Amino acid sequence: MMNPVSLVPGFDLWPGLLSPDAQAALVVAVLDAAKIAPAAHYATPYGKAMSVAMTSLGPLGWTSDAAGYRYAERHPGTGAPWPDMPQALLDLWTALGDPNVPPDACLVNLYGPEARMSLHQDRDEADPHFPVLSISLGDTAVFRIGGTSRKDPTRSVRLASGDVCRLSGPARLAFHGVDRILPGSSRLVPDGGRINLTLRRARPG
Ligand SMILES: O=C(O)CCC(=O)C(=O)O
Ligand SMILES: [Fe+2]
Repeated sequence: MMNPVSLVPGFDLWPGLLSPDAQAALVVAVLDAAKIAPAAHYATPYGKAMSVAMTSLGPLGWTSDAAGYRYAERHPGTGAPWPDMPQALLDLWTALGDPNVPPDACLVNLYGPEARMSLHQDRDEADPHFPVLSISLGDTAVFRIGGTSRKDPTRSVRLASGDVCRLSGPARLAFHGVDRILPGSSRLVPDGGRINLTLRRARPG
């Protein structure tokens, strides 16, 4: 495994870690899963629909509605369990996430040309000792990462297809978001756009 670029302490980036074949296989797996577990623009607790369409893989899926953010065992629309996580994702977590405790949630974020994600912390997981591993597929994202206070200075970094990054340790609760994507920067996703996968451990290990 090559050494990551550490942009801020605890935020590590492996540019181009996934081969083109591995990227293509993940896109197929995700788009197949989305046929069973359709992606939706969840409502925030404040009542606004998110511009990113989301679904999940694995035992738990992250969802949001008027009642708040949470992890759920079933798709909010179909009531069915979430599709399984592909083995390649479990293997990546073993290598870069935690070798002993498997991930129990993979959030799938689907970005169209106008989608963005405002600055936030990932804090719906029980134990922030576990990292969040993020995989970028398709169009490049202009990603922003700051510190653990919303007022901390931020840095902008482009996440391209095949890049893997990790929020752990001092950056596990860092504010981050996606300012915009660069439409047409990749031809990986058949209908265009960007797919981001985040592997997480939501329940205690
Ligand atoms: O799309 C990304 O790169 C970031 C996604 C993210 O921050 C999240 O799903 O919590
Ligand atoms: Fe996040």
